[in-house]
Amino acid sequence: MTDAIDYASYDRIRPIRWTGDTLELLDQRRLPFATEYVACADSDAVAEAIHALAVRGAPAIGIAAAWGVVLAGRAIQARDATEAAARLEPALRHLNAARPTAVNLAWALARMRAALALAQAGEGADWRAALEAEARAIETEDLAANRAMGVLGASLIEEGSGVLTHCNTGSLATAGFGTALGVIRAGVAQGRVGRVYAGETRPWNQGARLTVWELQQDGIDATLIADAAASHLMKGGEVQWVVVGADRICANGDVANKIGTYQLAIAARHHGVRFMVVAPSSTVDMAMASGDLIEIEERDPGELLGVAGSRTVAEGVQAWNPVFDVTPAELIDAIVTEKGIVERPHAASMRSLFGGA
Ligand SMILES: CSC[C@@H](O)[C@@H](O)C(=O)COP(=O)(O)O
Repeated sequence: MTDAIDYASYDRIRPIRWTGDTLELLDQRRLPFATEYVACADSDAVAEAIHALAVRGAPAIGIAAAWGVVLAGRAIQARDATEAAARLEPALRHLNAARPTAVNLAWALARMRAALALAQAGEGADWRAALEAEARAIETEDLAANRAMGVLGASLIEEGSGVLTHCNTGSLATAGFGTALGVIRAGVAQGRVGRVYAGETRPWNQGARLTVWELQQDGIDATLIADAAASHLMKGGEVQWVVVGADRICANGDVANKIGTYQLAIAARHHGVRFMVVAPSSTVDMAMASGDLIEIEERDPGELLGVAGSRTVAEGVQAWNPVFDVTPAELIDAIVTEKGIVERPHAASMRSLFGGA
């Protein structure tokens, strides 16, 4: 077993590129068969790209939104940062409304507001430069957090273990390396992870279209399973850990993540498989007391009624399409963040790592 990770070798996939005057987003609706970037010239285009899932994954939508504010700043005239803050507010709200569940979006926008407030305090400060520096910092810090979490999370995994992951939590969903997929990358590099399974993640197929493609780019063998095969896989003893990301982690340790996560946690507990949630501290929302309060995004039922644009369900059938669920804290063995690990999370242990009342 080795501890060294060659991070540069995981840098192939860049979902978010700032060119200096345009934001380019790797269009995740087209992957894995087309590698095309959507060019966003204004903040409305960024909001639309977030809403339409051209860019997706909690940290990535926060980073994209931050660059959206930079673009909004270029489109307005303002004498100073105070006037800019007022004029930018509609764009900030529009970006925030693009998706409701991942707290990273609101968190990144709050950081952009705070950067403007700091520029207000500094006489003659260049507020546009301050916004750009903040967006860059949000992106850089996310990459550093992922690398730190990768090694921390992997340290919990015994040599040669099998892991099952859900959705896509890799470079595509972050500034790079990934959260749960970062743990898997680090775990494979260190010999801790011997087998990787990825669930399809119906209906949008983030696992089938994105995760196994990402791992293939790194030469990491992964086996795709139907979501419905997870319990059967666990029963056979093939996996020792389920490792997933998060869109919002509450003060009591409840976790919102991609629909299907909750049933994986239930199945894992039943089979004695451990359950790890990996997310940067930007995903922790200590102002939200419990998972019952989280707004769960519901998307177009049409996502369930067909595959790749072809209808597979009889006309007239209704569908319900919530795209996140909440896993209660008692089903979680470890929450891994760049600030440290909370084992068997509950309100007091969350408070001791993340503060709050
Ligand atoms: C590091 S990504 C963590 C989560 O955002 C991820 O697991 C997830 O649920 C993504 O949902 P998506 O709807 O694809 O944006």
